[in-house]
Amino acid sequence: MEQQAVTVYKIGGGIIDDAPELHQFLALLAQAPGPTILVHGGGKGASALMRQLGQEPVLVNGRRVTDAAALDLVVMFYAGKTNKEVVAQLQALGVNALGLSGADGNVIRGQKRPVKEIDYGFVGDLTAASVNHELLLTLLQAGVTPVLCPIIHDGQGQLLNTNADTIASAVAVALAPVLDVTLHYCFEKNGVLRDVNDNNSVIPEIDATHYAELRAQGVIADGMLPKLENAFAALGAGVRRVIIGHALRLGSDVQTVLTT
Ligand SMILES: Nc1ncnc2c1ncn2[C@@H]1O[C@H](COP(=O)(O)OP(=O)(O)O)[C@@H](O)[C@H]1O
Ligand SMILES: CC(=O)N[C@@H](CCC(=O)OP(=O)(O)O)C(=O)O
Repeated sequence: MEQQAVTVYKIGGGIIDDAPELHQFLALLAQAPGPTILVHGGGKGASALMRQLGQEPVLVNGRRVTDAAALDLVVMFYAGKTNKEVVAQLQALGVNALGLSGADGNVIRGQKRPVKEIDYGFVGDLTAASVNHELLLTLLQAGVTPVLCPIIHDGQGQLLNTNADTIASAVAVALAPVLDVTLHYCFEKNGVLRDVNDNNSVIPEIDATHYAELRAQGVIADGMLPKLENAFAALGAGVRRVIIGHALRLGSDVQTVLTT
C-alpha cells in the first residue's frame, strides 16, 4: 500500500525577521499540497533582541551558548512571540495550525548537552527517538498543521534551547518509518550555491561524496555546514527527499536536491 506523504518545512531567522517575506512564505505554505509540519527558528531576531536588552549573544559552531538569562529570552521569543505570530498568520490563511514547544504534548524531549570543551548551558540534544511521533500523526490525521519552535524539555521541568535545523531533521526521521517524508529546508538563498554571493549558482544535486568535496573546497561554510549534516543524516535514516531552496520559491525547479 502506498504510504501517506508529509512535508516537514523548516524556516530560519532570515525569513522570520522579514515580515512581508514571512507572510509570502506562509501564503505559499498554505497552498502547498498534502499534510505539512512547520519547524521555525529565529536565531537572527533572538540575537538582535538580546543586544537590545544589553546581552551579548555568544554562538559557538553555530549553536547559541544559552545561560539562564538567554534561555528566558529565547523561550519568550521562539515559543511565545514568533510561534504565536506564525500560527495566527496561518489561521488567517485557512490553515488549522497548532503551535508547540517540545514540552507541549511531550512532543520533543531531549537532554541537556553534556559539558565538554564548551559549556553550552541550557542547550538540548535530541534524536529521532526524542520525538513523540504518535502525537504528530494524530494531529496530521485530524487535519492540523503542527508548528514547532526550537524549545524542547528534559522531562524534569527544564526547558532547553535547540537548533531548529536539528529539530526538523529529527522530526522527519521519526516519521519516516510510517510516512513518505520530504524534508524541505527553506531560507533566503536559492539553494546550496557554488558561489555564496551568486544566487544563480545553485548546485541542483549533491550526494555525500560531492558534499565532502565541496566542504573541502570551502564552498560550503557557516550555517550551511550543520544544515547539510542534518540533511544527510535524515536521508541516511529513511527520509525520502531532502530539498534546500528559497522560502519564496516553493515548488520551483531552482533548488538543491540531496541524494544518497
Ligand atoms: N554554499 C553555500 N550556499 C548557500 N549558503 C551558504 C553556503 N555556504 C555558506 N552559506 C551560508 O549559510 C547560510 C544558511 O545557514 P543558516 O543561516 O543557518 O540558515 P537559516 O536561515 O535556515 O537558519 C546562508 O545564509 C549563507 O550565508
Ligand atoms: C541551540 C541553538 O543554537 N538554538 C538556536 C535556535 C534558533 C534557530 O535554530 O534559528 P535559525 O534556524 O533561524 O538559525 C538559537 O538560539 O539560535
